[in-house]
Amino acid sequence: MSAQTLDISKLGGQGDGIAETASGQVFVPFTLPGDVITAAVDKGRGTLMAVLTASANRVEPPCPHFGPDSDDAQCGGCALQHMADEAYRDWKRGLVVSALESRGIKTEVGDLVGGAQHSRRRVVFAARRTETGAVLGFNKAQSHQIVPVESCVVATARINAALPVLTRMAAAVAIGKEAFRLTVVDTAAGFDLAVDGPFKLSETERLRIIAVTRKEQGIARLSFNGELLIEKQPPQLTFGTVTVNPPPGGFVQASEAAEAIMGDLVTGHLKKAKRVVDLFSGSGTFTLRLAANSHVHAVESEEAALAALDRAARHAQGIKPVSVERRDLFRRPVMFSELKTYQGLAFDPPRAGAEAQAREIAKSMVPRIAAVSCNPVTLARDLEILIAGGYRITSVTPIDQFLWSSHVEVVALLERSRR
Ligand SMILES: C[S@@+](CC[C@H](N)C(=O)[O-])C[C@H]1O[C@@H](n2cnc3c(N)ncnc32)[C@H](O)[C@@H]1O
Repeated sequence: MSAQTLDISKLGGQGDGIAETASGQVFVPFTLPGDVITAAVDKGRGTLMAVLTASANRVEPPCPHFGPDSDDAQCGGCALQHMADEAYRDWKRGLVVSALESRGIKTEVGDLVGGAQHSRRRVVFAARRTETGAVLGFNKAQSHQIVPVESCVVATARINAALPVLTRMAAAVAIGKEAFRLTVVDTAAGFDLAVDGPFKLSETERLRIIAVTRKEQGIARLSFNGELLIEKQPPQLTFGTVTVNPPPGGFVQASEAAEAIMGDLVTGHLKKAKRVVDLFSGSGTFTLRLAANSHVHAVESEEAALAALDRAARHAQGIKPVSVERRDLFRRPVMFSELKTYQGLAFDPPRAGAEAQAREIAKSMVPRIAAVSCNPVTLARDLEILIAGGYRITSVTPIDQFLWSSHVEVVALLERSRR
């Protein structure tokens, strides 16, 4: 470990400042291009000690838990609160531009849209039992230490107001010494809580946790390592005009506002299609919006998500028919010959992307494609495959679903230009 004076010249993909030195690059969290700093350096990583000259883009972070100057230990939930908004938005858009360029894709990339404070409705907290109850917060950057938070500028106001309740719930479920995750989804019917941890529940513990949950206000459901413990109200999400009761621990887009932007882009692009196929559909975020205009076939590997989607579609009024199919799209992508009957296709895979599926789409004649992704690197790979098959990108929109983190959501729209 040595103290060094460093000039930060750029930001890395995780949002750390980078200094070029004679012995290689040094990554320093909480710094910005234009900063001159001192840092304690060890094996290419630096801990910020002092900012000697501040970057013109350095601003006061809005959250008291952020950054190395915080009185509390620093929360690792956000990486870039100390950056002026315009520079931050340019940097995030740049992540998408460089991912596309690395695949030789030259196309216009729109401005970053969305990203308001207090818009995050799905939050994954870290928690651990303490002598007096539980600590609920986020891991310190690069550490297992949990930093307790009294407020979070990213999470919805309802989640902020419920932090005391959520901390009590964390204490109720913390049966071992180990840390665990508490995922909170803020739904119209109350909070959907999912605990993931290295514990096994005894029958007595199960009954005690259920009794505690019954007494707490605002909690719709609690599941424990995938097992439903109690459902006081079915949690509710609305996709377009249709209300869905998502399964415990099922995938939910992190921000409702970002989801609405994605939904508008996808439905706007595919609205003239009589028949649409929605691949990696989850419980119907896009399917149920698309069904306002089109017959939709939804394909997904999670049975519970599909069952929720199917139930919602059957009870919905005023939408076109929806069919569902359980299928592992990595091992058994929908073949190009099966895509003949569709005029529109949406796909929204997990971070690994949809390489095998993209190869089949590339051979198809589906006129319009909407590609949604939370990982620009795998999206760029999949788009390269579609372009080689004769598709043309008509727009790329980066969306700030994960405010002040290094993650970015993208919607790319394509049309078939040749065969
Ligand atoms: C990013 S989520 C998108 C879900 C949905 N489109 C939404 O917006 O809520 C990815 C979805 O892909 C599903 N999935 C993951 N691996 C899969 C696979 N091999 N085959 C089919 N679906 C898969 C997950 O269950 C999840 O629902």
